[in-house]
Amino acid sequence: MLLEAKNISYRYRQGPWILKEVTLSVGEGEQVGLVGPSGYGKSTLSRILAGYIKPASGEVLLDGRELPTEGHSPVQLIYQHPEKAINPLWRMKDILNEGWVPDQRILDSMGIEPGWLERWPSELSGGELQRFCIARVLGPKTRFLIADEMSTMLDVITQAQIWELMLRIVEERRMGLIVVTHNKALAQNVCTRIISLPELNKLNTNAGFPQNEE
Ligand SMILES: Nc1ncnc2c1ncn2[C@@H]1O[C@H](COP(=O)(O)OP(=O)(O)OP(=O)(O)O)[C@@H](O)[C@H]1O
Repeated sequence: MLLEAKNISYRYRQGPWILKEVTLSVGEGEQVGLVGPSGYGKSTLSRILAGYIKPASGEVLLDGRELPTEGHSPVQLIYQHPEKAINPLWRMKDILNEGWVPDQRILDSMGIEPGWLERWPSELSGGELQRFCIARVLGPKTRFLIADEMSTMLDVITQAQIWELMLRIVEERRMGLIVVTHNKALAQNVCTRIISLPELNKLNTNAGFPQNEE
């Protein structure tokens, strides 16, 4: 399977262009780091790749076809902010089991405590919520995972534990993985290829757009 972004351009309403003719592709079983300074459009591109927002021009293709607009999407995004990705009116067990029912091994490895399942999202910390958001996208229908700064809010031990489990599942199922991060060490440890968004973005050839690396 191949996930492709072809000539993607995007801006928010009438604001400045964020992405100009960005083209990239990720194959199944590939682990790709997407890096670039803050504000250069990594999260925006992630949302476009996952089909959450439509580009102004260009297309996202999965094996040459448009992403399905109904049912469980084969391209799943793990947000930086889990509270934005969940329904606050659902109990955690319903949020967790919406797309598939993760087994106990996964819940244990994620450090999800049984007592949390009956709680509402507002009764958990950001890091605890994020574990649910990760577990719920690891199901068999997911072919590509986009992890947008997904572990930033977790402590170092939990981060290591969650990445280890995620990589194991990604490899077992030959998923494609895109890791958006400012953490170069993480990108180098986890990824087989690193893509620099500013290098892909034709906008950066225009005068006036900031070129500074972090
Ligand atoms: N909903 C929105 N409406 C208007 N502008 C937005 C919106 N979301 C993001 N932007 C702007 O788009 C640009 C790219 O933002 P984006 O979040 O994609 O960058 P990023 O590279 O992921 O940044 P960071 O590394 O800080 O998360 C920024 O200038 C941001 O202010």
